[in-house]
Amino acid sequence: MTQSSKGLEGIIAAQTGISYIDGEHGRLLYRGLDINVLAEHSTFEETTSLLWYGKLPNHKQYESFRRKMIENRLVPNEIIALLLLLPKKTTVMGVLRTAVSALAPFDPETGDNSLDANVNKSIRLTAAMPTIVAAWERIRNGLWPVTPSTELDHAANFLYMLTGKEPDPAAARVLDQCLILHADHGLNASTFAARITASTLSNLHSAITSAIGTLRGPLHGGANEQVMRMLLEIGDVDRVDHYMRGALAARKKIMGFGHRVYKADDPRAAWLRSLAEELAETTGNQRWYLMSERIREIVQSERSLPVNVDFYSAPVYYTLGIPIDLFTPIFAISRVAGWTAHVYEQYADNRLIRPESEYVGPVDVPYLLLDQRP
Ligand SMILES: CC(=O)SCCNC(=O)CCNC(=O)[C@H](O)C(C)(C)COP(=O)(O)OP(=O)(O)OC[C@H]1O[C@@H](n2cnc3c(N)ncnc32)[C@H](O)[C@@H]1OP(=O)(O)O
Ligand SMILES: O=C([O-])CC(=O)C(=O)O
Repeated sequence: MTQSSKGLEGIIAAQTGISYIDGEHGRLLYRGLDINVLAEHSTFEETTSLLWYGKLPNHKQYESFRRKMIENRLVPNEIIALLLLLPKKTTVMGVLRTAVSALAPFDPETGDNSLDANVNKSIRLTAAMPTIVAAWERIRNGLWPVTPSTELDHAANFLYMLTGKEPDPAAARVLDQCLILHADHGLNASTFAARITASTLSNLHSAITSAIGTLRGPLHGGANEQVMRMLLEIGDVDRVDHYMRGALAARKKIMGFGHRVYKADDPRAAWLRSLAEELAETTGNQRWYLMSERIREIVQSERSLPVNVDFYSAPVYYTLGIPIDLFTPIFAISRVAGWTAHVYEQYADNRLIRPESEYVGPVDVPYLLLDQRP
């Protein structure tokens, strides 16, 4: 009866009006708008508003949305107390998953699954996630969390909360563009996880908790951290050729390459590449950008694999001075915009997501009593 497809490749499991991916030509649109235009002109706040409400906000709507995000940056003291209790070795994605889950009962509209309540919850969650990540970064370094700014934009405020110093506007704009570029991407694994959870009519916080756990893996959002670890392991541009030829000969997976949907290069990677190049020039630290360039040349001449979003985000974040294990949490801080939009879409036309499995195990196995077993 039903078609079986490992990894659900080629299966259409939902209809969406949120993002459109043309994998053959390397195009990505959010609500019909080209990602290149958004990366150039938009902000993360505006893009989030676009994803949730379906169209770009006018001036008044934009200001009101931005203010609401700012007003919801603080997290309850109990969440900071929870972070203080976690073992310092907890992964940052683990901290984020735990804190997002723990936020549910503190939400003033917990238990209300209406669209209005869910949009309010999404604003609170999207505003709070950078605060959680930055607070953890401070706590694990023996520092007290920085109170969020009541003026700075979302990206700038995140950098401010990491260090307590107002960031360079150019660095904040680079991060803002990264957040725009990561905000949504069709039915990727973490979004699918969020939609599966929502399809049981579970709540928004549960769906986002599922998504964070799914994003973390190295085949998905966790790849950006692995790319940076590979760059550090190689160490210098003149060691790239030897390392890559060995890795390709050993048929190792090269993080930041390959994609289920893109056959051409990921359009987000082109942006991230130019941001990496720009940062290399402005900081005078060319090493990570030049190494990335050489890796891409080798991988693409030896294997025709597209470069994906996780590849150049690694040198960008590293050159911005961001600790490596915050790279995937930054992805989550952005992708929550898309996850929540997909949760609304799922609730609006819900049917339980329940594919089938093909049983390949034994049948009618006799039950042996404990003392009869070999
Ligand atoms: C935000 C994101 O999630 S973007 C993706 C981030 N993940 C990564 O960068 C991890 C590295 N990439 C990969 O593991 C894969 O390309 C995935 C998981 C992204 C896509 O996986 P799939 O669509 O299942 O493709 P699959 O893994 O079957 O690869 C197909 C072929 O290309 C090869 N291939 C795919 N990606 C890579 C890679 N990064 N390095 C080396 N070979 C690769 C596979 O080995 C396989 O070769 P084979 O047919 O000879 O066995
Ligand atoms: O779409 C995917 O499978 C992975 C991806 O690029 C993303 O989530 O941004």
